[in-house]
Order: sequence, then structure tokens, then C-alpha cells
Amino acid sequence: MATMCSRAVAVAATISSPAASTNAHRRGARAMVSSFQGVRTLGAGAAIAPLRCVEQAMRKKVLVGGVRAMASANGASAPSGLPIDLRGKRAFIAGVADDQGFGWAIAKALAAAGAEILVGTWVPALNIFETSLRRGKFDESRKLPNGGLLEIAKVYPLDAVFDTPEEVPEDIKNNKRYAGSSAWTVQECAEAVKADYGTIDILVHSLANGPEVTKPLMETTRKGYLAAISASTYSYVSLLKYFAPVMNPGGSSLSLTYLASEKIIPGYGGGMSSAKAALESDTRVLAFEVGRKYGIRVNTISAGPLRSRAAKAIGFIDDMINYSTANAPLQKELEADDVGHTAAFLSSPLASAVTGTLIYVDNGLHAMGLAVDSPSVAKAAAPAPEKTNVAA
Ligand SMILES: NC(=O)c1ccc[n+]([C@@H]2O[C@H](COP(=O)([O-])OP(=O)(O)OC[C@H]3O[C@@H](n4cnc5c(N)ncnc54)[C@H](O)[C@@H]3O)[C@@H](O)[C@H]2O)c1
Repeated sequence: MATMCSRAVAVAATISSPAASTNAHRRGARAMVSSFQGVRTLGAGAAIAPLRCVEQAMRKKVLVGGVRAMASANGASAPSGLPIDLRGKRAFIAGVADDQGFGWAIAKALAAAGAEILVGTWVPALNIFETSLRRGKFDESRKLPNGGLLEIAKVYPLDAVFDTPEEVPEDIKNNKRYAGSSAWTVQECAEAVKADYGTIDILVHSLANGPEVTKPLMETTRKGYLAAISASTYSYVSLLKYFAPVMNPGGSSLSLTYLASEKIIPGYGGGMSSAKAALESDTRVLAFEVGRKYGIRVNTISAGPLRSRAAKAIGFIDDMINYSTANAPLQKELEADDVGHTAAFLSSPLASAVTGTLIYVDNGLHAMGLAVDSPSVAKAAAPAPEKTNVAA
């Protein structure tokens, strides 16, 4: 009976519609149940009980994915939902140097969906990252929902500020933080990935750097401004330029952006707001160019505040998190996994028609036009949260 009921619940989901009348629902339910009688697992005479279940489910407005319902109706052995399935896909994630940032969470989500993971790590951070990985420092946060561990097939040295070896200046070549690493320009990194693995399917840009980020725009030097754009924006153009030819058609690429591109966020300076605005504009243009030439999708995720290493360097990340919790529609702290899960969806065939798009993963903060915790705002403007709306 439990099985019949759960199948019936699935069927109810396919035929339930808020606009339809109860009678129409009942007619739909009967039609579905009579088609169910052909399904061997139910057998003759089982129609009455499923019908009751279907109608119960409709009354309770149970929602179940349509594909799951179809699988049941087709007699598949176990309804499997609508999975994000990245088995057989390979991802290169640029910008992973610890387990605190979005890049790590994206790597985990893609791995959980079955993808093979390669990462590109900024050369000055490479040694400590590899040592920490080797010594098991990240073992706790490597755990995946299925009980396995995130496996990184290979860590590539990368400095996304340099496209080709010819461009690397002497002072960087001789810098001791770069000693011991080679082939870390974007072009060489893409060539190394191609030599090792042939192709990739997913490219993630999860990196940014603004040397003068703590300075207001008016006090930012030309050098600092251009450095922010170079590391945080052109680096994505460069990655796509060199990696797109290594990507399989139907592949997906994404970057991470921030609300400061479109709204004033005092403190996010040094040209970083401009760099994010450029990144968002480039997302659209690149979606066209790379979509037409290689059949690859290009999207960006506008993430809410997260206490990553890069964000801590800006200096006011705790204030931004508190502000979001006080003012966003959803009053909970953003988890890096929230972004990881959206990245997994965007990278999957489920998003095969999504390109040139910015998706907010910020508990809805972007949609607010009023700081409801402002002392100048009457309490009535900010409805008290229901218990169910309190942070999980
Ligand atoms: N943390 C936030 O609140 C927040 C919010 C919105 C968007 N973002 C964006 O998310 C992305 C990831 O940042 P994060 O906050 O997870 O921090 P993070 O510190 O985990 O990631 C930044 C990474 O960039 C790498 N990097 C810097 N310069 C590089 C270079 N020249 N070449 C290669 N790698 C380089 C760093 O080593 C680091 O691994 C960035 O684009 C950031 O702007 C962050």
C-alpha cells in the first residue's frame, strides 16, 4: 500500500494544477489510475486504493518532480527524481587554494554529481595548498554527501594574470614564490590539461584579486584599478580563450560575481566593483561568442557574502554577513554549498538552455531596496519572522 501510495503521489503531481477544479482533478486522477492498471506492479483490482491516494495527495498539494512521476508511470523500478548527473564529465576549477571559498564548494558539488575534478591554484598559494591536502588538513571538509571524499585528480599551478610565457616579467620569473613551479600561464595551463586529459566539459572561474580593494575608488591608482580588472575580469576572458578549444561541445563555463557591480557597496573598492561590472557584461558577450563558436554556455553567479580568505582580506565581511541576515528576504547565513549546488545545476544538462545569465545566490538580498534594520525605518516595515523562516 505504501508503494502504491507513493506511486499515486507521483502521479498526482503530474496531473495537479492549482487552477483546475476538483472534478477535473478527479477525472485526471481516474484517467491516470486506469492507465496505471497496465503497470504490472499494481495488478488488477488495485485501482481503488491508488485513486484514494491520488486524491489525498492532491488535497495535500504534494509536489513531486514530473520526471519522477513519468518514471513510475513507465514502470521504472525505482523513481530517481531529477538528478544532476555529471558522471563522465571533467571540470577545471580555477581559484581553489583552501577549503573556505566558493571554488572548493563548487568542486565538492561537481564531484558529488559525479564529475572528475581538476583545479588551478594560484602559484604563490600552491605549496601550502598541496601540503595541506597531502597532510589531511582538509579531510573533514572533503566529505561528500554520499560518504565519499572529494578527490582532486590533479592540481595545476596557475597565475591567471599572465596569458603566455612571453608576457611574464623578470621580477616574477625570479620571485621565490614562483620558484619550483612551471607552465603556470593560462595558455600553458590549458595545454597541460589537454596533454593530460584531452578535454574538459566544465570550466569554473572562482578567482579575484584587487590589490587596492580597501581604498575608495577615488583614491585608487590607475595601476591598482587595472590590476583588479586584469586579475578578476580579463583572467576569465583569457581562461575561456585558451580552454574553450579544449572543451567538449555542450560544455559549461561559469564565474562568480558580486552585487557591488550594480549597487553601491562602500568599502568594496580598488576598482573591484568595476571589475565585477565588466565581468557581468563580458558574461553576455562571451556567451554569444563562445556559444556560437564552440557550443559552450557562459553564466555567472552573483553570490552573497561568505567568510572566505579573499573576503576576509577586504576587512568587513562580518558586517556584510550580519547586514544580509538582518535585511535579506531569507534570514540565514549563506553557505558556500548554496553556490556549489547552483554551480552544479548550471554545469549540468538540466541547464542546457541557460546561457548569458546572471543568477543570484544571495538569500534574495539583491532584491531589497530598503534596509529594514535601519534606525530610520519604522518597525512595521520589517515583518517579524515566522518560526519557519528562522535560520535553519
Ligand atoms: N566571499 C564573498 O563574499 C564573495 C561574494 C561574491 C563573489 N565572490 C567571488 O567569488 C570568487 C571566489 O572568491 P572567494 O570569496 O571564494 O575567495 P577565495 O579566497 O576562496 O578565492 C579566491 C581565489 O583566487 C585566487 N587567485 C587570486 N589571484 C589569482 C591569480 N592571479 N591567478 C590564479 N588564482 C588567483 C586565490 O589564490 C584564491 O584561491 C571571486 O571571484 C570573488 O570575487 C566572493
